[in-house]
Amino acid sequence: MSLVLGAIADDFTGATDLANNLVRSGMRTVQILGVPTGKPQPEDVDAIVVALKSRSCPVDEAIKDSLAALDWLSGLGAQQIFFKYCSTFDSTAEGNIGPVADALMDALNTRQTVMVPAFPTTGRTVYQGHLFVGDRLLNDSGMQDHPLNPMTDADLVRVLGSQTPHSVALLNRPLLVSGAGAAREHLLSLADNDVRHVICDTLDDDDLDVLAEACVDMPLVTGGSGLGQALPEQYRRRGWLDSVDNAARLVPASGSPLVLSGSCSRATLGQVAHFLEHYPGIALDPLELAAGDESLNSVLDAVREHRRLRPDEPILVYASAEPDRVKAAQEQLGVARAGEIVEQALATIAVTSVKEGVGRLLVAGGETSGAVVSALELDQLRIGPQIDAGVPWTQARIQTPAGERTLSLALKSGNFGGVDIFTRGFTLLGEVSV
Ligand SMILES: Nc1ncnc2c1ncn2[C@@H]1O[C@H](COP(=O)(O)OP(=O)(O)OP(=O)(O)O)[C@@H](O)[C@H]1O
Ligand SMILES: O=C(O)[C@@H](O)C(=O)CO
Repeated sequence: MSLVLGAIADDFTGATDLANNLVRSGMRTVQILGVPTGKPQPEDVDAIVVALKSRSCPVDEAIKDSLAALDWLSGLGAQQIFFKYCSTFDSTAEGNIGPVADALMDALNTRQTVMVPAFPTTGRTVYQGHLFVGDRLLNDSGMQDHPLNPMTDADLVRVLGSQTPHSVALLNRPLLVSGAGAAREHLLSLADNDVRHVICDTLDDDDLDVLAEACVDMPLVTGGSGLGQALPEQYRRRGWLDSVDNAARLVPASGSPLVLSGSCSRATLGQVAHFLEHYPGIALDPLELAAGDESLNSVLDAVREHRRLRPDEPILVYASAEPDRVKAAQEQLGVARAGEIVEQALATIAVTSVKEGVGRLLVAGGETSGAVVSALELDQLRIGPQIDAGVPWTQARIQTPAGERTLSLALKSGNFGGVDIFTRGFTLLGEVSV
């Protein structure tokens, strides 16, 4: 069968999250890392997720990269395109969600798309257009302190309205409970009134199923990975997709375990604290890193020493810090430079450590993962078994001076994962049968 779904994700962990849900719903899925022009076409896949780093970059760059990805996916015959952004609608006043969605719609010559950020399994729901994380509104969930894109408004119709010149409206829960037919009719009547973007309420998985049925024929859908969990069933009903037994495939790598964290989310801070109760960790200080190479070199030495003494025991290197410490670093270095310095340091530690024998790597944070994966020059990831909702182990091929080998890699979104994910992830990998 030809490619069913082509997805464009605005960050690396988000791409993995979507790929994970597609695999769990029976689609053989590959994640392509970066703008795909010139990259080899994966074989035997139902879905391809292109992971971009377009969430926090300038709008023009986000549009250019997204259109290049669209071009490539359309060339492979993708029947539907999915623009994946964060389940917490991470974006700045300029975008990039609105502008990228508009550019993709223009290129696909379509007049309407849905916006379905919700991922109920992880507590992200939308009611009357307002995004909740668990029982808190988005702007009271910790996301208001995000280092790069603080989210200070939970009203998504208003948030998106400031990112696009086109009309934005709501498909609300009372309509969803009337079923896919009613939802589709509402979408059509909105389209007739030139409403381009429709924010969709979603409280649970049943709502996702209704939405998937209502939008399966749209050339473009947008949202979080929740919608990705529901769409494959619709593709099967249309006869676009065969049933496969086990879409997750992975050969676990050997080599030492390492955790790198650049995420400062509440969930990650809890996971860092939990890890440090069991295993050693090294904290990165952006100000020391900015002062010269000495601090990075001493971290690399400490990681080497740990691996020499306890090659099978994980160690954590983290810049993750409470909001006041992040703010202090940002005031001295600037927001973008503080972020870049940390990302570059973690990327260098990843490259050096993998070259020297790390084979199992868990990275926390979307931007951080983007920096690490780019520095490792990885092309594609095969999606394997899930550790926690939204976080699968993946398998990559890497080139080292000693030849090609396998790397087991997990990319964890800032807010995802149980408190023990940094330790349990490696236990689970040890149990995967080849
Ligand atoms: N101590 C720190 N001071 C300043 N900036 C930091 C610090 N620690 C991390 N950062 C930066 O904060 C940003 C965190 O973004 P990242 O996307 O990696 O995590 P996240 O937003 O929690 O994850 P996700 O996007 O998956 O939700 C990165 O650019 C990182 O370099
Ligand atoms: O949707 C989510 O929450 C994640 O996949 C993500 O995009 C975090 O960066």
